[in-house]
Amino acid sequence: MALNIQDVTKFYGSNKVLDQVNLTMQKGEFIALLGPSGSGKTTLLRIIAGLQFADGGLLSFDGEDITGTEARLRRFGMVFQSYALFEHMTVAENVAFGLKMRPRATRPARAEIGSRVQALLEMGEIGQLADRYPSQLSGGQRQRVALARALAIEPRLLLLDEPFSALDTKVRKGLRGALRDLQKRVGIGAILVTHDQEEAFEIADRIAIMADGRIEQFDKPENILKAPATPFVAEFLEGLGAWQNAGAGI
Ligand SMILES: Nc1ncnc2c1ncn2[C@@H]1O[C@H](COP(=O)(O)OP(=O)(O)OP(=O)(O)O)[C@@H](O)[C@H]1O
Repeated sequence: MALNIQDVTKFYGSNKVLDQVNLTMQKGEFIALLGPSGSGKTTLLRIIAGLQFADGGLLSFDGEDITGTEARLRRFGMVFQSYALFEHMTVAENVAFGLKMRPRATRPARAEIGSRVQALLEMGEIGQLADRYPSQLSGGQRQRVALARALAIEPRLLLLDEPFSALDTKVRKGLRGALRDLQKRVGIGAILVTHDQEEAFEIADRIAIMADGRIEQFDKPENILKAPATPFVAEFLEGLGAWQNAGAGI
């Protein structure tokens, strides 16, 4: 088991935004956190990232307790909706950044960094953009760079918070496939926050459907569709039928 979340609870003031959340993730799995606005998806992802800390509960990764571990020591890669690339650095320099910042003892040699960056850019189908600056890229290309940059440090887990939501539908669909391919090829686990049902059902091995700080159901997409665990899940997924009937499939 890669990640184990046990009874995680989080308050903002007197507002309980996560209520004893439990979730376990296998190695290499792709999990989506899906739910309406305010259901606690981002808060849960930030706690997994170590950018925020839970008020109760435990987190472990590969058997190691990481509940109190600070973000940079977790070695998780992150991609956000408005992922700020360094505007004064080229694409290749952006992707190399995390490796160059490593302490000398663990920093790969310059040539090794160069070949690793190029390989990641090729994998993300942006090899030809290596020398461009972020201002010369489309939104979709920027997110591909952000993804390559997150993967460059060889993260133990990839965390994505609505990475495609600012992009138009066509670009978003293309990127979904690219993300899924890249994640499986690199072989690391990923957790994606989204409020887009279609996105979650297309991309994830398992989906955690959240409402009011709780996980209502955590299962494979087909099982959720076959047997919604609660009235909330059934109602929440009503809109998905039309999409499936339109032949999108899962
Ligand atoms: N820094 C904060 N201070 C106080 N309340 C917060 C803070 N961040 C989030 N909240 C509240 O916590 C709850 C969960 O928010 P969160 O951002 O995790 O939800 P979400 O499911 O990711 O929503 P969205 O899809 O809109 O991003 C919401 O009620 C939100 O208003």
